[in-house]
Amino acid sequence: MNDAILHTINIPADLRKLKQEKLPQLAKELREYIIDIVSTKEGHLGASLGVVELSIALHYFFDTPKDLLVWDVGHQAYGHKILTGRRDVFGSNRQLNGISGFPKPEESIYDTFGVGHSSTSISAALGMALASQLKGDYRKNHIAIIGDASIASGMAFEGLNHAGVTKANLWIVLNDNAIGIDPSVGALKDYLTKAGIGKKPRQANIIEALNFNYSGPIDGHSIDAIINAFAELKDKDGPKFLHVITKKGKGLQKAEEDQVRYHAPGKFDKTTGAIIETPNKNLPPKFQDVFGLTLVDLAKENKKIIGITPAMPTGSSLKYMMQVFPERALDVGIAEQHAVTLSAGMATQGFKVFCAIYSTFLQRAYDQVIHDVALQNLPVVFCIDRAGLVGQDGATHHGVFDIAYLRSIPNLIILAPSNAIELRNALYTASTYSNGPICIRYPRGRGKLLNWRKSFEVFSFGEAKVIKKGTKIAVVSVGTIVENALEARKQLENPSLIEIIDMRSIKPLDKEMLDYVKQKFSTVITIEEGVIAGGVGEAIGSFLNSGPHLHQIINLGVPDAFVQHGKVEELHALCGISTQKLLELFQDLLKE
Ligand SMILES: Cc1ncc(C[n+]2csc(CCOP(=O)(O)OP(=O)(O)O)c2C)c(N)n1
Ligand SMILES: CC(=O)[C@@H](O)[C@H](O)COP(=O)(O)O
Ligand SMILES: [Mg+2]
Repeated sequence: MNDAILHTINIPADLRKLKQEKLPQLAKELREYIIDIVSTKEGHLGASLGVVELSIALHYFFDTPKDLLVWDVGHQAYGHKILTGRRDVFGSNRQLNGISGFPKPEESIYDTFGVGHSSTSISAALGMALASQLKGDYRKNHIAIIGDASIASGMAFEGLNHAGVTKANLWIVLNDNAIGIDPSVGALKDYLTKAGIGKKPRQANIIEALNFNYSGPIDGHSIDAIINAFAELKDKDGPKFLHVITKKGKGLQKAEEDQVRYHAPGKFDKTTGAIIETPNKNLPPKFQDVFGLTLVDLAKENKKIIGITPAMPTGSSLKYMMQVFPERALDVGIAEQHAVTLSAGMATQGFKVFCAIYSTFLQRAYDQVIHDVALQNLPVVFCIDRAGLVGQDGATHHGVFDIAYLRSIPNLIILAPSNAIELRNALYTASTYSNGPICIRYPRGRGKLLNWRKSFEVFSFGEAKVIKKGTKIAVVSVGTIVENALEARKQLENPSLIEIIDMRSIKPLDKEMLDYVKQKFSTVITIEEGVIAGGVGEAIGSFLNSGPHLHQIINLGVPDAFVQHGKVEELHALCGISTQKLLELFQDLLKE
């Protein structure tokens, strides 16, 4: 194609040399390129398709990288990446050693801030803008690009509140597509929905009330409209706010029609958009579905059961309970802190709340877990999803800190079921327990058991189980990672040399079992899918080595470094906890 443009854009300065009338064609090529690559390499699709025009307009109007763009979450920044020197490596997106699926300053000078968790862009861009002022630079522009679901989060409101009393050269571009991963929720969403393109909401404009120069709503798929709006706002003093309306999935019909499914659809046919389904449908269930469907079973028997998710009803599978008991299953939006304290409030009134939060996002609500739940010993159940290495989302999303950060909190019971039946029983037992908070951690994806929906059994807290007897080395494993240890043991010439213990309960620890291990073995390997520093392996190690006889303790888990993106199995190998790495370790130790 002689007139093709995209291949000529190596940096945004190339883009700025184009005539403005050429930009729609560039948008078409950029959209096709994103579809082409994501259809086979996978990743976040709908959000990036929705901001193709906005990405071009931003780099066309602003003098990047001198002007600073801060993308909120960053899952929508594929167009930005492609326009900023990463077109030819975009095929390595989210692959091991490839580029990250999110903006990352180590990767490019155009990525001004590391992102992945939502709602940080306003604070970060304001920080940059105030820093520029202090340096005497009043011309530099600092632009936060934030979605309608992300702006409803507490942190974004904190940033808006502060920005409104500054004269910072801060721009906020609200990319309003009326959906997050799932449909947006809350009163702010209602307010924004009333503001169609060209219409002003009937109520007072809350953004203007916070001292912003407000413009919009405008059509976010018209590059001309965006550039004109930028030009009109440019000379206004103080913080500026542009409200653009876009369609998630724009340009791929199926993605426009099913925006939830096409947030991150996996592989699909790039021409028709049809998702390429796994041929073998008879797979073990995802742990998320075990959680979601079990909760429905429990909620049918107990009217006091409530489910809460901060913005992840589909991802966490709380959607099942939302379908059956809409009034008892709540999506509160991107509001992890609120979700935890809301759960605490309901618990004070005798409700049994199951608060489903990804491990990585629970980091946001650490104080609420301590101050609002644990300190008051309220019987909230934290269903800690995506615990462990999550794969291609990478360092921002791995759920590897929860064991370390929760273990030290008094009153918490922390369970790590090692399979779907154990998870189901842990949920059941938690539903019958009212003496305090319980955390149940489980990973992203599927286990190994097909037949899991059995009658409930009690999951005893603080009870470990020997699952394979052995004579020389004890492997004390926490959670579903035990599958790798079992497989490695199976591949040994003499498996009976390795004993495998499923710890099941991180807090309390089974001291009787640990005493047994202490007496029987001198070499002990601990395995957990979490950071070693502060992890349960360290606690087991200090217990075992508390007497006169010193044990050889090998603590395996996530080392003291942020783990990059890649397939989960690849990352397990990097951390030394894949089947193959465990096999090699067993063989080496047995040689000694
Ligand atoms: C703190 C936090 N909670 C939850 C998420 C998961 N998450 C990623 S994108 C997203 C929705 C964002 O919606 P919006 O801001 O409207 O952007 P859009 O996808 O529509 O472009 C959510 C909930 C996250 N990244 N960070
Ligand atoms: C960008 C973001 O934070 C989410 O889209 C996240 O990638 C979801 O992860 P899961 O695919 O594990 O639900
Ligand atoms: Mg949105």
